[in-house]
This record gives sequence, C-alpha cells and structure tokens, in this order.
Amino acid sequence: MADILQKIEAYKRTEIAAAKKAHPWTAVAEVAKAAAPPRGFLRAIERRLARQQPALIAEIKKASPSRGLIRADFDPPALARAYEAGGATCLSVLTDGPSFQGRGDHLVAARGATALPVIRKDFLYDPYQVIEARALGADCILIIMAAVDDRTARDLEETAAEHGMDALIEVHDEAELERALRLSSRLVGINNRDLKTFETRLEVSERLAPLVPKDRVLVGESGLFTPDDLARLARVGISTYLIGESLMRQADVTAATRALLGRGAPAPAAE
Ligand SMILES: O=P(O)(O)OC[C@@H](O)[C@@H](O)c1c[nH]c2ccccc12
Repeated sequence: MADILQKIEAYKRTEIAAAKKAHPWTAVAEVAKAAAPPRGFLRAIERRLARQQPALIAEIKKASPSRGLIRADFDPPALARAYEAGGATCLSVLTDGPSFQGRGDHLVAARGATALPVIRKDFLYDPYQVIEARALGADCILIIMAAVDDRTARDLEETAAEHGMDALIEVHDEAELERALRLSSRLVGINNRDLKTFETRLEVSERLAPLVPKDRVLVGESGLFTPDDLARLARVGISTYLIGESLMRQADVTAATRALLGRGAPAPAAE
C-alpha cells in the first residue's frame, strides 16, 4: 500500500501540472519579482537566539491527516496577530489543501497582518513551487528530505537562495540528516513525527541533535505541547521550536503562546 507521502506526491504532481498550465512559469516569476522583499527568516531566529531566548516558529494549521480538524474557528490574519503578540519569532502557514485544508491566500493574509517572516509549509517537488512561494510573499520554504532526492533538494534550495529566501531542511532519521548536511542551508529541522506512520516521539530529536555540527541552527518540530517538552529539547541544544497543534487548540492563542515560552502574562502597566 502506498504510504501517505506517496499519496501526497501523486496529487501534488497533478496540482503542479495544472498550476503550470493556469499560471505559466514566466507569469509567476513576474509576480515573485514584484513581491515585497523577504523578511529574513533565519536572521530573525538568530537574533532571538543571540538574546538567549527561545525562538518559536508558530504554525497556522486548520487540519492535518493525523489529527483531522484541529481548529474550526480559523482566521489566519487574527491567528498571525495573536502569535505575534504572544512572542513568536516566525510564522509557518500550511498551504496544502487536500491534507491540511490550507491555501496560498492564508499565507498572504497571515503575512500581511504581521511583521513576522513566514515559511510556506507544503510539500515541494518542483522549483516552480518555490517561485510560487515567493510570489505569495514567503520568506522561507520547507524541503522534506523524506519526500525528495538529493538532486531535487539541491534545486529547491538553489531556487530559494536565488530569490532571497531561506530553506528549512527537514529530517527524521540519520540517513536523511546525512543528506541534509551536504546541502548549504544552515536551518535544519528534526521532525519528531514520522510522515509515513504519524508516530511522534521526542526521542527522535534527542537522538539526532547531537549529530549536527554547531554551525547549523536546529529546529525541533512536531509533538511539542508543554514547557517541559521544550526544556527536554533544550537539553540537547535545540532552542528553536516549530509548534502547531498544541497552540491551534487554544481559545486564547496569545496567552497560550506566552505560557509555552515561559513568559506568563505581561506585567500590568504601572499606574
Ligand atoms: O502540530 P505539531 O505537532 O506541533 O507540528 C507542527 C509541524 O511540525 C508539523 O505541522 C509538520 C512538520 N513537518 C511537516 C511537513 C508537512 C506538513 C506538516 C509538517
């Protein structure tokens, strides 16, 4: 039986072919060229870390294949503002429709509502999708090593760099990590979730983090719910966190973001 990644690749290839017909490469490139300049995704994270603070990449995600509907009341610009007020450093916006109920215009709206850099969270197989990401205003793209071969990973990374975007290279095991370290991006995400089985274990971060050279910026991804979870990853040198579900399930996203980052409520203004 085909695993979920293979199913996703199949419908993505169909989507990409249709998109190329509807919006030829040159037309998308024109839009990308006219887009507001990239905001510096990696730079924002490094600035936060330099102040000895954890960096949060806060995810805007309505649904997922492993969890179904996560948040019914789904307003991307309001969520983006709530995350920004709660202390997030960057945003992650799902743009995949079939599996995550995402859309490109969620990214446009979220980015337009804040000053935060945004990663396009999607399954990329073709440099066309990287240009598309920039045309939407994305500041960073995701490269999933479980989904692409080395050649494709390099093409995606090069296209991102040519357009001033960063790339987050996502890995889930030692072999993917070894391939990721041959790329030039410094942003390496360890996904605690196995995209083929959905099994999520923080041990994955604990196992892989010590194998990553210090010049890379590590991101702990998926399955993070409590300050203790973050502390657990901090012990292996991970201070940047990509978090979706646990925050998306909260009524007060700003308060939940602050609490997760250990900031509590802001001090009341002096009389
Ligand atoms: O909702 P969580 O468990 O906090 O996970 C967020 C993020 O890591 C997850 O959405 C994710 C990580 N890598 C991906 C690749 C594709 C789609 C989604 C993802």
